[in-house]
Amino acid sequence: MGRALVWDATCVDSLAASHLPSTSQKAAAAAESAQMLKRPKMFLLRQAVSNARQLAPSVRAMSSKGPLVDLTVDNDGVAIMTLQRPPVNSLNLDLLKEISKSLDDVAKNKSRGMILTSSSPTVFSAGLDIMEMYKPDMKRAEEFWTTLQDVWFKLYGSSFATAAAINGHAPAGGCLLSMSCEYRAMVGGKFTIGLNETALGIVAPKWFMDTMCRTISMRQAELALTTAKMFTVDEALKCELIDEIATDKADAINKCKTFLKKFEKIPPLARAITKLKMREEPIKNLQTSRQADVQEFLSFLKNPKVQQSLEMYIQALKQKAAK
Ligand SMILES: CC/C=C\C/C=C\C/C=C\C/C=C/C(=O)SCCNC(=O)CCNC(=O)[C@H](O)C(C)(C)COP(=O)(O)OP(=O)(O)OC[C@H]1O[C@@H](n2cnc3c(N)ncnc32)[C@H](O)[C@@H]1OP(=O)(O)O
Repeated sequence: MGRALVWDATCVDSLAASHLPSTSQKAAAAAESAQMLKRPKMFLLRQAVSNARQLAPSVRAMSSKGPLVDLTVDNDGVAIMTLQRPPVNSLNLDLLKEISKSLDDVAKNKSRGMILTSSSPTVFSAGLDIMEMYKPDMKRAEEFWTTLQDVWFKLYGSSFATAAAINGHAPAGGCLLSMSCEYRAMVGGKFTIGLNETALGIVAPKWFMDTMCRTISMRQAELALTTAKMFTVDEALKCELIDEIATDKADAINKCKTFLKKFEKIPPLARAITKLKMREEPIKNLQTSRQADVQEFLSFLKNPKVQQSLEMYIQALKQKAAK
């Protein structure tokens, strides 16, 4: 059977004034940037093709069990992605790679939606693994940051619907993962959630900030980011950082499922394009500044003051854990 092919070629003028700064730093930078800019268009094309093949009814069984991420599909066709890197699901390179691959699997599988949760009874995710940033090997640090960017692109810009069942603390990168989903149900109790980077002497990247500004009000986000605010569950609900409070993990997952069910009667293509258009701006911003963002991260890591702050933070964490 013949298959329709769509050709979409782009020729970049790598010596154009707008490309010169990046081209002079890195070979093929202009082509790379053109490729990134084309992604949203390609996404829409892929969606259109999927729709033509009547995307919704063909949910395949999926079960992928890496050591760090468990991915299963329940009877309703909802993918449940469970982070399982004890003790606190800190996001190191290996875990990020598995999340990235699992997101690809969910996209391929055409699930009804995906729920992100954790196997820990008290921690959703402790955020980025600080040990990846403390006295790092620069090559690995670059791969680490690029993989984190990939995870955000795939989660924040996913065509499938997403919800987070936050069953424990969600600081920094943990908060980012949950905010990248479309809906959040958090288990009530003593847990906290927020972007606390300034407390570590580091600055949340712009795309972390953008994600927060699109979840809570700009005013609340500025206050929270500058003061490293960790919200209690009640505070998080009040400022709409989360959508619902759950009694336990099962309840959080049920609440996420109820959210995903809302899309049963909505044509998937219309839903996906609407989501992408709403999220287009921060995605494009990072696509265009992706290399600069990596370089900024690496130069942050080389800064002795940042290393000193990280060292003190690690010591404080270890002292607390030892008590
Ligand atoms: C400008 C643009 C470009 C670049 C900017 C540059 C830099 C910005 C870069 C990145 C942004 C950063 C994002 C982040 O996500 S940073 C991580 C922030 N996370 C935290 O602050 C959380 C710290 N952890 C906790 O608060 C608690 O552990 C937690 C509440 C999650 C759980 O408490 P619990 O009592 O259950 O466990 P603990 O006893 O505290 O911990 C057990 C064990 O785990 C270790 N641990 C905890 N968190 C981390 C972590 N994030 N990374 C690595 N290790 C972690 C902790 O030390 C204990 O270890 P051990 O003593 O060996 O048992």
